[in-house]
Amino acid sequence: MLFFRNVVRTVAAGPAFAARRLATDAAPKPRPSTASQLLTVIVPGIVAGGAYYMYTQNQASSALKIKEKLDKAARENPVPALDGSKFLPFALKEVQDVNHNTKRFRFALPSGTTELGLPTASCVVTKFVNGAKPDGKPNAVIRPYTPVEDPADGYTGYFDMIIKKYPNGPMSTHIWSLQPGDTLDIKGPIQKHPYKANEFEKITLLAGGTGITPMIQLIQRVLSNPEDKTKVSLVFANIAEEDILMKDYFDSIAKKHASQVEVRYVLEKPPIGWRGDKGYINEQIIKETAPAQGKGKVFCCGPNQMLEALCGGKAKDFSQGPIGGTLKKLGYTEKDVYKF
Ligand SMILES: Cc1cc2nc3c(=O)[nH]c(=O)nc-3n(C[C@H](O)[C@H](O)[C@H](O)COP(=O)(O)OP(=O)(O)OC[C@H]3O[C@@H](n4cnc5c(N)ncnc54)[C@H](O)[C@@H]3O)c2cc1C
Repeated sequence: MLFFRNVVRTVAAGPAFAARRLATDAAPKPRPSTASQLLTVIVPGIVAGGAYYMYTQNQASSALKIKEKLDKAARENPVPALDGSKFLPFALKEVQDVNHNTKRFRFALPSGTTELGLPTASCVVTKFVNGAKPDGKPNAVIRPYTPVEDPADGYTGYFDMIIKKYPNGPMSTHIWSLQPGDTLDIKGPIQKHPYKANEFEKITLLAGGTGITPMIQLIQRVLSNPEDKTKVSLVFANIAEEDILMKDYFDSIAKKHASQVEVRYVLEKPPIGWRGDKGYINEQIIKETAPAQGKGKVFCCGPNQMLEALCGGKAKDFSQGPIGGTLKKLGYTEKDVYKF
């Protein structure tokens, strides 16, 4: 407001400056002072700046109103984009680097839909045809991924997938080759663990590498609901510091929600001076972060060797399988643990 008042005053003072200049015209030609020279530049600058400020304020407020309407419509009459019975093409909007081997792929929600339609926690499957099999039939490659959309953002018109590239991996290489405007066939959702606010006092998330993606879904679900008082401990294991995905995001939520969220990083090859945990997620770290038995749930997601060591692998049919590893040793049972 002060800025506006000054702009108004300066504009109102304009004719007075002009009058003074005319009055001095009659006298022997004085050199225009540096101040008046500056004013001829500054005043229009301030006026233009003020007008631009008001224009952008108006634009921002009408964009906010449109967003509020879309949020309301999405809340009251959600139209999911996903179809569990068939693959649908989703157009890639943009791609952002996350780190040296991982990118964030932003896909547009088709018009007429208000959300992806992904209950927490769940994943989707993607499909593409990678040439032909020896028998001449199409070689369809299908892989699961965990889309990320923060419920706190309301309607955005997009959803993200965070994808690590494996040099010899057909699906990750295919997705990395997509350009904005290209489409990817996606089907889902495949419901994993249905999350309920305040079902547990505490949840502990043991993640390795891109196994972090379902944990992001869970964390965003908890933090988007002010009524949800569930405490969250995230233990995120990686090889080196540059492999830690979205570290800034996790650091910021740990700071902002210090009484609710704890984040620990574990590095197999820590840099000199690393102050986090070193090696693998171990018994001591689990003792310090996991909920007391019966008071919470431990979610695990990461490479198979990590699952084997921490909680026992999943069964051959991808069901949960028996509990094993460190969590079993510490007395946790099937009902205390969920393997993604
Ligand atoms: C529920 C779920 C959710 C997931 N969500 C995500 C996600 O959000 N983001 C993400 O990046 N990934 C995610 N993944 C992993 C993803 O599904 C793919 O496995 C991954 O992208 C690799 O696929 P690909 O086709 O590129 O490579 P793949 O063919 O699957 O191979 C990956 C790598 O493993 C090697 N490899 C393959 N088979 C073997 C073998 N038998 N022995 C030794 N090495 C082998 C390959 O050479 C390659 O380097 C998720 C997995 C699951 C189960």
